[in-house]
Amino acid sequence: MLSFENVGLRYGSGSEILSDLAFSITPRSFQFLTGPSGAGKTTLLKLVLMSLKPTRGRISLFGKDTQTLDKDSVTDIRRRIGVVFQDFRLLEHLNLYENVALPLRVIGREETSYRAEVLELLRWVGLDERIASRPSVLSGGEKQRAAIARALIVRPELLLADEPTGNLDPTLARRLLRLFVELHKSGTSVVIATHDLALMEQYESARRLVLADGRLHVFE
Ligand SMILES: Nc1ncnc2c1ncn2[C@@H]1O[C@H](COP(=O)(O)OP(=O)(O)OP(=O)(O)O)[C@@H](O)[C@H]1O
Repeated sequence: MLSFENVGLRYGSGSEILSDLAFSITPRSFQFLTGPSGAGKTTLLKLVLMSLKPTRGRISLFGKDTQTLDKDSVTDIRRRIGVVFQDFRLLEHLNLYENVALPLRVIGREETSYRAEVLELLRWVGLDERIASRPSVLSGGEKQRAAIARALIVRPELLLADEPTGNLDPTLARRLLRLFVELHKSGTSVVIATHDLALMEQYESARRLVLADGRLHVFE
């Protein structure tokens, strides 16, 4: 569903941050993307999301070469990907229910057709008591779970999460990992960018994509 062939990326006229990346992500797979701070994890996720273009090489998503996509196809492909950003990106003027429902509103779904789905997902991430709260009154962990629910509401085929357990206590981090594993078992491919070693140790059989010095090493 995703493949990189000899991908390189530099910002402006600087040196290459990522060099000769070559890897694939298959349907129903689970992987950690790891490496030291500044290694390029977020940059790699941005390449997948097509918010950055590779300086060289080829990226294919769902069988399409991302370089040749028109605007509508980019939008269609992005809809198949759920993203949990490091800074959550919840909208402050909307309550939790409205934040999670937003991606469905954007694609023109009627509220009656999705209300139950949104409530069910909020229950799944343990936020059913907070549906009327605004993001500003939530804890970091609650915001993180809300961001996950919003990423999942469109039933993505691929979920990308950037440091989803950053700033969480170990118990909550474990709980979140269980949510991701459950999601993976239900058929979604999951990529979790993290440098949380303790988190990765909880799921030792997961594939690891390790970025170091601009190169990617894959451990199956
Ligand atoms: N817009 C940008 N312009 C120039 N350099 C950038 C830009 N964004 C990131 N970088 C540089 O690219 C490198 C990789 O950054 P990136 O954020 O992808 O790393 P990361 O592995 O996600 O780090 P962290 O774990 O700290 O979030 C860093 O050296 C960073 O300073």
